Amino acid sequence: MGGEESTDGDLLDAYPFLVRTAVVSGAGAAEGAPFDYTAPIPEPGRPSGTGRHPTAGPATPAPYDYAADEGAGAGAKGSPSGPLGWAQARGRALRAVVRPLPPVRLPFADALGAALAAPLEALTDLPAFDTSAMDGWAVSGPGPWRIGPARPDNSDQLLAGRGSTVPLPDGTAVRIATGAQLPPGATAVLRREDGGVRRDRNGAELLHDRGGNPLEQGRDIRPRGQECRTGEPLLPQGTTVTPAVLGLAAAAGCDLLTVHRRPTVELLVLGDELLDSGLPGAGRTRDALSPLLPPWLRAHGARISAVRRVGDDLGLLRDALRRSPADVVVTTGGTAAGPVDYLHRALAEVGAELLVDGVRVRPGHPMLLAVLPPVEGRDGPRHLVGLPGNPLAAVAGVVTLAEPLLRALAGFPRTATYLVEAAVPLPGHPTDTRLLPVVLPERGAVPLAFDGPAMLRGLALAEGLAVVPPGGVAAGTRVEVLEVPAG
Ligand SMILES: Nc1nc2c(c(=O)[nH]1)N[C@H]1C(S)=C(S)[C@@H](COP(=O)(O)OP(=O)(O)OC[C@H]3O[C@@H](n4cnc5c(N)ncnc54)[C@H](O)[C@@H]3O)O[C@H]1N2
Ligand code: MOO
Repeated sequence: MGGEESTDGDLLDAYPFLVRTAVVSGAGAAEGAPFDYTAPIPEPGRPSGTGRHPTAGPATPAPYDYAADEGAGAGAKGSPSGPLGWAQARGRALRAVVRPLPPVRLPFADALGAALAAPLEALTDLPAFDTSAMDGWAVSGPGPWRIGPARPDNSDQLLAGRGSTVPLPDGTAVRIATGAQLPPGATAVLRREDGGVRRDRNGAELLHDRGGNPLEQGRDIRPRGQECRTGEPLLPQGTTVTPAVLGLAAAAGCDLLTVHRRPTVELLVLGDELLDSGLPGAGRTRDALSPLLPPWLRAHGARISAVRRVGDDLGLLRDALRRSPADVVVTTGGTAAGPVDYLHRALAEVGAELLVDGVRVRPGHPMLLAVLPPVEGRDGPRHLVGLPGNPLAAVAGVVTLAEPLLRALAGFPRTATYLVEAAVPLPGHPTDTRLLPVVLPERGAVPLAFDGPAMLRGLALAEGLAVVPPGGVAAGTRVEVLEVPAG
């Protein structure tokens, strides 16, 4: 993230309206008008630090401690006493999971993206045999070396994939390819470009070392077990199975991987006004969340079992919640108190237990987390994450509640925290945490415009979401930045 030579500077210079104009002065305020959660509207032209935007705030915010103050702000079962703080809500989502989902043994393609449920152990020494690291000759003892006579097992040329148990006598050499198993008695490999072959007067081939340095014992040999020994742990439990992990597991002799089962997620997209394709208009809005959420949730370990649109109907929603076989049901919309916002009622009617009912975060404050009652024929708890309908607010719900919950179920370690300096003052909400789409050029986090709860334009360009504590922070303050998945 950030740090390296990037094009962000050029991009922001070319399109200044992309930068949040309340923070970075410049032209384009109209197009880039920032979403302002707070009353006094900033007055243009006033120097910074005079009330134009909040610059106060701790010099370095304390890292969020998700384990902190559990219990505060929550009441009895099914009735959290009010919105939780942002870090507290994340902690609640994390601890909603008692243990990760059970281990399964899966072939490589199915294990990709899951977390190892046990350390990955080598089933072999690696390399499994002494191997030539170069094309050339395997030699025995000091040179020059005689090539031949013919070897009894026809191993006059040792190619990769072919071993030989015929020892190489002292003072002799045999051609060898990179990756081939060395014959017993070989003491080094002479590279092809360093070898000169001449015939002696009896017609026998003699190999000379024309390389600059003396050929010391072991040169260009990869000894058996150089990388690992049989039974050695290669990767700890909890490691994400990446393409590189698949390669290592294959090299180490594995055919199946022991990983935590990934949580299944059923995504229920609520809203009669939503369109699946074509142009919005006449009161209809394109559904932006069906394309956005599945890959985002997958990046945190989810397996999307279904994406379904549910009309604004209490009965339909209640039945969908009752029956879903998924480990986690994610809903979008219907969290607020509008005339067709049925989520709370549906949850009450199915007997769900609310763990989080509102979070002091902007956008996204009506987000919620609940435990759904068991479904017949299915073991294990079911959870529900209720995301607000406004798209950026829904993303705030993902990073606050869905991500810790899914990662805990999938057996991943906690999300890594990045602390990045604010390049400019980052505006905050007076009392709530604020999640702000930012780019991360070398100079630090720069907030993007078009950051309103119903907008995705800032997020689509963002390299992260800055976690801005209440009141905002001054330039130079280090803030936590959450990753925005790339794919
Ligand atoms: N009286 C109040 N009204 C609202 C409050 C409040 O505190 N008091 N909070 C506002 C905030 S903040 C949010 S966020 C929303 C949350 O609303 P819901 O979760 O009930 O969502 P909906 O009402 O269903 O939709 C809100 C908005 O988002 C659009 N939407 C919904 N789904 C999608 C989708 N898949 N793709 C694109 N856009 C979507 C929907 O059309 C609405 O425009 O409530 C505020 N109101
Ligand atoms: O907080 Mo709402 O969740 O701003 O869009």
